[in-house]
Amino acid sequence: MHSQNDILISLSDIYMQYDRKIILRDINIDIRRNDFLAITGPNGGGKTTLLRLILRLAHPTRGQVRYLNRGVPVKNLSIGYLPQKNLIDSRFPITVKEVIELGLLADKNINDAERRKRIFDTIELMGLQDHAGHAIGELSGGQLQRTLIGRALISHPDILVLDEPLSYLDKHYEHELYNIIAGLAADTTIILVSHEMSTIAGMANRHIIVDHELHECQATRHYAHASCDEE
Ligand SMILES: Nc1ncnc2c1ncn2[C@@H]1O[C@H](COP(=O)(O)OP(=O)(O)OP(=O)(O)O)[C@@H](O)[C@H]1O
Repeated sequence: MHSQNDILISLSDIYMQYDRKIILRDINIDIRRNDFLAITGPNGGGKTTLLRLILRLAHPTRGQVRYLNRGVPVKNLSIGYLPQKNLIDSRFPITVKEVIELGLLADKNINDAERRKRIFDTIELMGLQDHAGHAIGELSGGQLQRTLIGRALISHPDILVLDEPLSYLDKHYEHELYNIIAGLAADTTIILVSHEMSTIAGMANRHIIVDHELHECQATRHYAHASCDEE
């Protein structure tokens, strides 16, 4: 049985339009503690826009995004975010270690020893030991993606929002990432957008298609083909 107290993020009657174009309409969804939402859908369907609304990086044209803690509205939640498009200018002189550490910016209470341990552990987790001191401009697409995943994970957030996390990863790191995500899913709320759903769908408890509207699928058989239909 679900309790109202489990809801962390509540979207009600969301409409989003840019100029005259409606990108999302009539979106209503409650995201609960320890949910794993797997979101897919056609290009341009509004998945990234939905994530930006969930993160409050964009404001809906109409409707409300509420953050809750045990039924009480709160201003902030602990959220780690992997954006789809790498917004970091790769010419910017910053190292892998420094980018990963940026994920701790909001953690004011963490002491120096813990900070160093988190950075070390995250670099190791993402297999970036040989690149920690390298400027991000020297990285391959997959190494940069792993750096940005590390930045999203380092704060041990309650909620992890991942937009196309498999992009640029080779098969080896794709499997590593599945293992990492499966491990985190036990005590993290995960919201994950991907076009590649074959493995992810099996880990998720909620299967969502965003095609300007939000459809929650009850069966997963054809879900990977961006349709909730059983046949
Ligand atoms: N800031 C913006 N200004 C104007 N239009 C925008 C803006 N952001 C997104 N859009 C438009 O909204 C639509 C949905 O984009 P969005 O990136 O949310 O889709 P998506 O489902 O994530 O697509 P993809 O699968 O290709 O990543 C697109 O037509 C896009 O051009």
